[in-house]
Amino acid sequence: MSFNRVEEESFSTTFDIGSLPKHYEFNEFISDEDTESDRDDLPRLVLMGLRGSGKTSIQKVVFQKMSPNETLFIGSNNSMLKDVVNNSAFVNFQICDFPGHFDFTDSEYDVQSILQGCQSLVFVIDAQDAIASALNRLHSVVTKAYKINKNIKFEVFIHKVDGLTEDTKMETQREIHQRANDDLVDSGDEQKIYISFHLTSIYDHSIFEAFSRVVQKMIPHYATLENFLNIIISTSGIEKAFLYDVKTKIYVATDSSPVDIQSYELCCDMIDVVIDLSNIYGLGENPGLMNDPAFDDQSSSLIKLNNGTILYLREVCSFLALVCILREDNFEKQRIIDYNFVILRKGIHKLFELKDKEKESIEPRKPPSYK
Ligand SMILES: Nc1nc2c(ncn2[C@@H]2O[C@H](COP(=O)(O)OP(=O)(O)OP(=O)(O)O)[C@@H](O)[C@H]2O)c(=O)[nH]1
Repeated sequence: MSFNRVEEESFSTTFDIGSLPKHYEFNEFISDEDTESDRDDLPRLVLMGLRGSGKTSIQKVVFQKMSPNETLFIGSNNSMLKDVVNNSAFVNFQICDFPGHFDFTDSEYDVQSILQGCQSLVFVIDAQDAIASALNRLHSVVTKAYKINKNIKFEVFIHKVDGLTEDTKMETQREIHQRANDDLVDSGDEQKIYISFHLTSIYDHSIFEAFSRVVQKMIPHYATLENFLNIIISTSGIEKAFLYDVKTKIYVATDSSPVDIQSYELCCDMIDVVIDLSNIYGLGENPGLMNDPAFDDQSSSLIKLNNGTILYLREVCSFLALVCILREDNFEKQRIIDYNFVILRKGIHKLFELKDKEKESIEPRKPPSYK
């Protein structure tokens, strides 16, 4: 696959901008009627933390579009909540939200089998509360989980940082990082267990940014996606490119340059604008027939900022959008960017096919269940 620069004058190809086939976008095998065991085959993400740390709120805000203020009325969980996030071939996993009082010895939960299929364990610490007991629980959780499954990726969300000043945020992160690592050193696990830390709040974009990084680690072909984006930015004069899951605003991939949270927020806001405007002006004759009619193969958008920067959005498939940030001067040859985008889209298409083939070689394809 190539992303060669094509001179505008010689460019005359008709673009093929149709949407990807449906089954590349949805997981056709998971429907409301599918059994518990079908869902249990999905990669698993586990949420743990003390009572009231914010686990359920995070899940509801990121994956169920609950507004942050509504989480005040959620109430405490007394049992494990399971949910399936099934937006696209890339954002496709099961979430297990353990109640705060959960204990590894609790026979109510089959912890062994849940953690064996777990790819990522997110431990939530309430940064506005005393952190000592949370750190004790974190240490006990990661060491026990590591004994069950050595491939789990451990992530700590230092949560509710909206209530802290910038200085306190950094200080809290440093202290939690230091003490968690000291505990691992004391138990002799520091060489084996690696924990990543993220500052989060449901009241801003930080929770989406943190979840993006968690989800990216669960995508088997992430390096290829990142490489695709590196190529398109270098051949199209783009400064930053994000591949977004439109529904959750998680970016499933970005190029390898560092992510600046303000750019991420701008691109998230752009998606909101596109969906809102499409909902008003862009619905077809039969609104409501598709899952999200506001975003389809006709969706694209261009926003010029007053500092000479352009935000450019293109649909990749029903649930994925490419959002690019570039200088206005570099947008003069828009056709080259569009051409390179079509090539990128084909590359992503091929990646979906590859993912399907890999899945089939591991297990025979089950027929989709229809009503
Ligand atoms: N200020 C602030 N409050 C938050 C944030 N996230 C969650 N909360 C609040 O924290 C409280 C507890 O949130 P829950 O989601 O119920 O906590 P939980 O960890 O699921 O609690 P258990 O079900 O008891 O284990 C709620 O009142 C939320 O509104 C945040 O980022 N900032």
